[in-house]
Formats: sequence, C-alpha cells, structure tokens
Amino acid sequence: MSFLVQNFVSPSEAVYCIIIREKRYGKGWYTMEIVKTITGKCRMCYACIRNCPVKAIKVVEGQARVVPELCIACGHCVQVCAQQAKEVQREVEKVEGYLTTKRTIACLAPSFVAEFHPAWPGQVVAALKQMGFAEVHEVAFGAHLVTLEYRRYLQEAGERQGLISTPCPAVVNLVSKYYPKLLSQLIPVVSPMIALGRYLKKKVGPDSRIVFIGPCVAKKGEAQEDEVAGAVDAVLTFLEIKEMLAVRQIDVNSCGNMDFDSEPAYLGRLYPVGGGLLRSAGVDADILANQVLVIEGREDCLEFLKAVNEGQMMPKMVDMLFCKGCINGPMQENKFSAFRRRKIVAEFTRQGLEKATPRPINPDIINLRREFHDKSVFFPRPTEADIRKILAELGKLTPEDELNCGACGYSSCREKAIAVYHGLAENRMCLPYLIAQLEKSNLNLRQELKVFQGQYGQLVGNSAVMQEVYRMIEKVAKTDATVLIRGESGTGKELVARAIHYRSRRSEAPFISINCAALPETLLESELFGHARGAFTGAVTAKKGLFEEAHEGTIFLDEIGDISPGLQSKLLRVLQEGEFIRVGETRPTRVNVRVLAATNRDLEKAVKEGAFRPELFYRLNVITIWLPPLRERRDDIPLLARHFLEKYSRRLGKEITGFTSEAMDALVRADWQGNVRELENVIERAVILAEGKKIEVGDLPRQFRNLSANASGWAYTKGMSFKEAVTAYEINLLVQALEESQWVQARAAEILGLKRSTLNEMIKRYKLRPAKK
Ligand SMILES: Nc1ncnc2c1ncn2[C@@H]1O[C@H](COP(=O)(O)OP(=O)(O)OP(=O)(O)O)[C@@H](O)[C@H]1O
Repeated sequence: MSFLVQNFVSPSEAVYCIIIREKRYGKGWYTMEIVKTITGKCRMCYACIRNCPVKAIKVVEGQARVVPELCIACGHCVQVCAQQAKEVQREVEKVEGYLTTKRTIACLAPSFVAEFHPAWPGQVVAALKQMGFAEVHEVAFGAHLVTLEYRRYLQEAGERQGLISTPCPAVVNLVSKYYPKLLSQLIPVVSPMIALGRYLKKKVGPDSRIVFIGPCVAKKGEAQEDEVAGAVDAVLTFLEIKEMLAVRQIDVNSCGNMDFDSEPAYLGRLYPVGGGLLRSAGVDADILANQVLVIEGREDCLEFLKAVNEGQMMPKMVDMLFCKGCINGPMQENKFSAFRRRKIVAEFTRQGLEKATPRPINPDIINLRREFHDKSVFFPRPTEADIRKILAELGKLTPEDELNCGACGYSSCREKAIAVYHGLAENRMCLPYLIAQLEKSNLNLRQELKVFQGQYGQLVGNSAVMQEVYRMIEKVAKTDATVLIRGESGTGKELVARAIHYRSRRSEAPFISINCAALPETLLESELFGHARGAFTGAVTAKKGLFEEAHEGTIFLDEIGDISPGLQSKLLRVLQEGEFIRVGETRPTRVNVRVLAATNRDLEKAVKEGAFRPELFYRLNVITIWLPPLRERRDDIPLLARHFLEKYSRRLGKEITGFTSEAMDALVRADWQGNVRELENVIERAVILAEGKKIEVGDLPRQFRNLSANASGWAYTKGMSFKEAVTAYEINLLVQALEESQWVQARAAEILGLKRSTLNEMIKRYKLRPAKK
C-alpha cells in the first residue's frame, strides 16, 4: 500500500485515500458525487458536519466537502448550509436534452400532491405534458407493484424475524455503508421508483427515457447504483422541475386538468408517509405487541439501527424512512406544515381508492427483486496514544481541556480527534484553539508593533541633528500645534509626522496621510473635503473626505507647497475655523483634526513670488522641524544601512549578517541625493543580489564601487564634520569587532583594547545589535 502514499501531497490525503481504497465491494467503486461543495462559498461554520448523521464531510483547506464514499445522500447538509455552498447534482440539462431528442416519460413521486398543492394533481400532469413529457405516471403505481412483491416475500419469509422494509435509498445507504451486518435483513425488493422504471421500460421499450421527479437527494444516487441501474434515466428534484417550469413560464395553477397515464395506484399513494408501506402491504404496526415498528426521521433511524446492530432488539418487522416521511424530503419548498402535507396525501389516496376500478396486475412481468452489497469503508482505529497526540496538538492535555463545545461540528473533542486521525478534519476547526492562537498572535503582533514603533516610530539615527529632531518631536507631540516638516525628498518627513501622531494624545485615532502633489486640484478638493451626491459626474453617492476620516486624529498633508491658490484658501479656513464645505454642499462641516504638513519647496520664495498665500504659510509654520539631508549626517549611515539590511533580509528570507568594510565604507561616502529613501533602495537591491553572508561592494550599484576606502577600511569623506567622521569610524570599528567575536562583548572588548563597560556603553549609545538571522 505504500506506493499510494507517494502519490499524495499531504499525509491526511494519503491516509484518506488508502482507507477509501482498502475496501472493495460490488462491481465497482461507489464514487458518485451527489452533493458537491462550491469552492470558496463554504465559510467554515461546520453546520454541515454538525447535521451530517454519518459525518461524511472532509474539511480541506477550510472547505467542507462531502465524501461520496461515506455519504448516504440524505441531503441534510444542503438544507442547513446558510451560504448555499452545497449543491445537489443537477440533471436539468440532461432532461432538457431528452425532451428535445427522445420520448420522455415523467414519473411523479407520491409526495407531489403536497408539493404542488393547491394545484390539482391533474394540473401538474397537464403542466408536465406542456413541457414536452410524452407520458406522466404516478410512482405510487410502482409502490403498488412493490406492495404486491412485499406481500409475496413476507409469505415466503414465514416466521423470519428482524426484517427491514424500506423504499428509502438513504436508509439503504445507511445500512450498506454503516451496518453491513444488517444487510441480510433488508427485504430484497426494489423501491417504487425502480419498480415503475422497470415496468415502463418493459412496456414502452428501452429507447424511451424515464425521468423520476421527487423530493429526494438520495434517489439521484439510487438510480445510478450498479444493482438497479438502467431502470430510471434521470432524477429531478421538485426544485429542479419548478425551475424548468419557470423558465418556460408555465404556471401549474393556470393549467387545465389531465389524467395520469398510469394504472391505478391504490394504497401505493401512502408510501411517502411513515408506515404507508406497511399499511399498503396489509401489515399491522401493533403497538402492544411491539413486533412491527414504523421508524421515521434521522434520529430514530440511527438509534434503531445501532440498537439492532448491537443485538439489543429484534422486532419481527420494521418499516423505515430516513426523513419524517418523503413528504418532508429535503428538495422541496415546505409551504405547508407536515400535518397538512400528510393530510393532503391521505385525501389524495382516499380519492384514488374511491375512483379505482380494480384491475388485475401480474407483477411477474418484471423482476422486482434486488441485491444489496456491503459498501462500508474501513477506518483504522486510532490508539489511545494517537488520540492523545492529536488532542495535545490543540493544547488539550487533561480531560478538563476537552470542552466538547461542538463548534467544530463533532459532538466531542475525541470524536473530532479521530476525524483528524482519519484525515477528515483539521486542527484549526477547533474554536477554542483558534481563539487561543489568535490571541497569541495578536499579542505577538502588538509586541512587534511596539518594537516597530519604537520610541520614535521607525526613525533610525543617532546623529546630533537627529537628536535635535527627536527633542522637537517630543515637545510638539504634547501640543495640538500645526507643524511644518521641511527637508529634501526622502529625508523621513512622513516618519516624523507619524512619530508626532503616535506620541500625541491622538494616537488611538486615525493618522491619515495624503500627497497633495499626486492629485489634480478638483480631485484633491473632493478627496480632502468629501462631496455631496451628484456634486459632479460620477459622484453617485455622497462621500466623506479625509478631514472627516481623520476626525479626532491627525492629517498629514505632504507636498503642501504644491496646492493651488483656490485650495490654499479652503485649507486656511480649516486651520482657522476647524470647518470646511464638502464639494456640492453649502453648509460647513466641523471636525477636530490636527494638521501636520511637509514640503521640500522653498515656501518663503513661493510666498514672495505670490504662489503661496502668506496667511497659510504663517499658519502652517507655527513650528518647523528641519530634517537634514543624509549627506549632512553620515554618522547615521551605518545604523540606517544595518536597519534596512535586517528589514529586507527578513522580508526576502535571506541570511545576510552584515557588510564588508569596503561596502560599508562606500555607503558612508556616497552622495545620497535621494537621501534615506535612496539608501533604502540600494540596500534592498543589494540584499536581493547578495550571494554571500555579507553585502559586498559588488552588490552595490556601479557608481558605489569606486568609492570604497583604502585597505584600512576607512577614509575621510568630503563634507563630513570631524565629529561625524569620527562617529561613523567608531561605529564601523565596533561592528567589525563585534561581528568577529560573534557579539561576545568580552571578546570584542579585548580585540578593541577597551574595557567591557566602555564597549557596553558605546553599544548602547549607538544602539548596536546583531543582525537577526
Ligand atoms: N530616519 C529614518 N529611519 C528609518 N527610515 C527612514 C528614515 N528616514 C526615512 N526613512 C525611510 O525612507 C523612505 C522615505 O521616507 P519618507 O517618505 O518619510 O520621506 P519624505 O521626506 O516624506 O519624502 P518625500 O518628501 O519624497 O515625501 C521611507 O521608506 C522611510 O521609511
């Protein structure tokens, strides 16, 4: 069997497939897929598992799929799926094909009277004829044939005990797949559908097509079973036939009356109600003797079969229907109460009996017997240790941890663990486990975010100028003052804005950022202030602007120097009055928003030239934070470079631990016209290209390659102040020694000839730490 394992990707898939193939039965595999899951629609509520009487559902990647080999086709999963992710095999197209090419005969299940009520039965016949069916028969006549055969069998059986009679294919599936020991007790007579199918095929010839129409899902499987195949060509549910009628715009209630083409059905019409079969076969369900029982409904069927299987009881005879009678089948619209439907069927039977002129029928013209085969699937039993191991994976180590909450669809944690063992369920179906996992990952994320946001958000840099920036952030964060952040492009203006917001009392409210240069004037206005419905072409609904989105929080207006004079006045109004007017409205809207703005333009010059309104400039310029270009704080470059190296190594899944001294030297000496943004891009590129553990000069863009220093690993770079050069040199030296000593500080201190405490103090000062692997 091991060869099979190799064919499957996941171990659970392998286990499952082996199990399914281990047991052979009948003439072939029973793999009809009667109920399918529409991929993507399943939302993991597990209602199908909860309601499946035999747990024939396998969850794969969050999609609950029916396992045909285990399914008894009762249709409960289809009924309970709120997302309508379960779909019953459709045969509408097949029948449409028959109607255009073949002589097609409709066979109506006896429950149709209740389904189409208040339409007259004859109106249903007329409607089907109008659709193109050549003849319309009552399956109740098939039931009558079956009744005759039952009587005969019961006579043959004499005093035999423990017989199970059922016209219900779901019960047959249940016995064949789950209680094969009881197969010999199933009365080997076909169902009314097959009896009628065989009768009609004999009567009208094999070329005609027989279509059964009823409320049942399991009938679709039954018609295709090896043991009875060929009698019925297609099975439509009541829902399918109603769909076909609707497409043709045929209203049954407006049709005339037509007679069935079948023979009288007598008591066969009673089959869809519990005990109907016994009544028509003349067997008494005597309560006092408790020898003949009528079992209907899922729970009773399961309980009864379990009891019989375990030898706890053995009545003389039992009549079983898996639904509470076919009148409660899954594929119908339940317009009326169950009692009303029962009454409608009884009334129809009574009328039929009154009208019927007895005609002798020779049931011998067709074979009404069938065989049943063992279709059970063998599941290896997990040992106690196997179950414990699965439970332990979910953190269920003691019996108290087993909550048996049923959220996964299984009634106990152990039952679910066994399903996991069999490859039918997944660990993550366990709700308490999932909640614990989510809480844990939420906590991790919060902690990561704290580290990520650090003291000043993502801002990295220890230079004197950055220290000054941090001091300013600290001061302004406590206020609500408007701040203008200035500096060349890529110097980190937006990061400063974020740091101010997250250190302010507004940190729990939104931080909204917009690049004012990125949008044309009209669009920017509606983006900032929102618009009324119909304010302009395309404004189908009213929309809030970013100022409203940022209510109670902060708005960051990047590239403020680029906005038009018209918008400048509107912005001034927000800053002065705290209100604005939505595009297309007349009434002002008030908001409580802190404004932070940034520009890399020379605003003073713009004011002088008349391109920027002076009042707005003064209003924005209450406090200014200047960010120096990177070339003026080169001592930050080693730290920034290591910061980006870590970020991209982690993101790209590479293990790069540092830079060669030549590469670092080249980085420190570069011109960085694009500032930190350019440095970040260069490092990202290098991480992608690097093949070794360290970034080399060759991993940097061409223009960097001539910049690297002499053999000592360091050279003075033009434009650097003495202090900057010394700091950068120090950092470079420290990192080299630390890396050489695998970050053992005692060893690094020895290499550098420093006291351990001095080295430790410098590591703290420069915030050095090993690159994460
Ligand atoms: N001090 C810093 N520490 C860490 N990363 C930084 C720093 N400064 C800038 N960056 C990074 O550089 C990039 C550009 O930063 P940001 O957008 O804040 O610059 P900016 O000055 O607002 O640019 P622009 O004027 O073009 O909008 C971002 O990826 C940012 O994370």
